Amino acid sequence: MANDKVRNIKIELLSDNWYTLNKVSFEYLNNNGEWEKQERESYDHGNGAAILLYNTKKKTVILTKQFRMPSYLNGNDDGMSIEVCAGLLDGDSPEECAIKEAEEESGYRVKNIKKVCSSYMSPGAVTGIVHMFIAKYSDCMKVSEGGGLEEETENIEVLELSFTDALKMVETGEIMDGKTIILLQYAQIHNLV
Ligand SMILES: Nc1nc2c(ncn2[C@@H]2O[C@H](COP(=O)(O)OP(=O)(O)O[C@H]3O[C@H](CO)[C@@H](O)[C@H](O)[C@@H]3O)[C@@H](O)[C@H]2O)c(=O)[nH]1
Ligand SMILES: [Mg+2]
Repeated sequence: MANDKVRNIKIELLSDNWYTLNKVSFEYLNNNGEWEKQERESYDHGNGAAILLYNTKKKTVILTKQFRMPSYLNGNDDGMSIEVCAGLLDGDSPEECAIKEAEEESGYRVKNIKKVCSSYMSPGAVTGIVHMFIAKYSDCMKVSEGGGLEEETENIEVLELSFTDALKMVETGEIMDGKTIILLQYAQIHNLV
């Protein structure tokens, strides 16, 4: 960390029940040249990886559908969220994680994956970076039913959607997950599907 406009950073743990919520107190050199005291809460649930699987012949993509409590608390009527395969790194590299999550959640074992970008998805409140990837899939790469890990009670439904329908669902608001929108639009911009 190197920023000569920030000093006296103090971190107080508010919760480590599952992931970590900290209260960070610090001084910031404002635009008037004065050091002002600030406080920000910062939620750390680690970095993650996300991957869009696409098929150029069938013109389809593989997405998942799962219940997301925080979205349910904020206007998502049934709490169900349509997303690309994704998960937290848990000590793996972003590439390893993307490949692992693709198989656990969708049942497809992909090999050649391509990095798209990395993104802070909510940098004012959440520390995590999501590393984003794409990979081609075909029917012969299916090795299981997917659905996520039983012990993590993920209850994931696997969707194979036409690419056109998936893009429409971004417009209608049926898809509202940021990483999913970024990857679908990346595929659209680059005419991948
Ligand atoms: N008991 C408990 N379990 C939790 C909690 N939070 C997460 N879990 C468990 O941890 C699992 C994490 O699954 P992953 O597949 O690794 O992550 P994800 O939830 O799909 O994705 C997360 O990371 C993505 C990339 O950073 C994010 O985009 C996504 O919103 C989410 O935070 C969840 O399925 C759930 O079982 C919690 O507060 N309590
Ligand atoms: Mg997941």
